[in-house]
Amino acid sequence: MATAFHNLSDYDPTTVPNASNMKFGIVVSEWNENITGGLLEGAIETLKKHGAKDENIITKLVPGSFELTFGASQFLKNTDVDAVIILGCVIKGETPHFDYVCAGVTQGITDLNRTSNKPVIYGLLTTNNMQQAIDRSGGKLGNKGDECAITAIKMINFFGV
Ligand SMILES: Nc1c(NC[C@H](O)[C@H](O)[C@H](O)CO)[nH]c(=O)[nH]c1=O
Ligand SMILES: CC(=O)[C@@H](O)COP(=O)(O)O
Repeated sequence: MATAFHNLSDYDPTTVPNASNMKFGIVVSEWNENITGGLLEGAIETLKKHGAKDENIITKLVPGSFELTFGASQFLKNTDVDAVIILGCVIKGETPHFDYVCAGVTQGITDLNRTSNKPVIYGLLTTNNMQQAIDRSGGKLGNKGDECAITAIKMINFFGV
């Protein structure tokens, strides 16, 4: 279902478990920080809304979305987080570079989910233009960061990781 028909921040809060005993790693890209900052704010606010403690939300920056896989991998190898959320925004330019960055991150995060026993949540915006990114990072179509926070909480609860 397209985001236009399902706001990214719409969910039934009664279906979301308490996150007070959960620990989260968030990797966020500096590229398009006007967008990724909004994604991060939404994710943290939503995690805390459902009980997550400040000290249990660890955030790390990476320069660009292509580095998100490495950041997530480091969380998985070196920390005791229960889930990792990656947040980035790739906006199409004049060359095929967009396709390669998006495909690389998607494959990298998919591989981590396949090989790790902790979920890595896919918070990558891949948009045609800046307005589409604005709309999905706290704008009229909601906030992808909110969606990722809820997904992380549910995955930890569903699989008891
Ligand atoms: N054009 C965008 C990039 N490009 C940078 C890459 O992600 C990467 O950091 C670089 O290729 C060095 O490895 N990154 C974004 O996050 N968003 C873009 O729109
Ligand atoms: C996703 C990108 O790297 C892209 O924004 C770069 O822009 P361009 O393809 O015009 O070099």
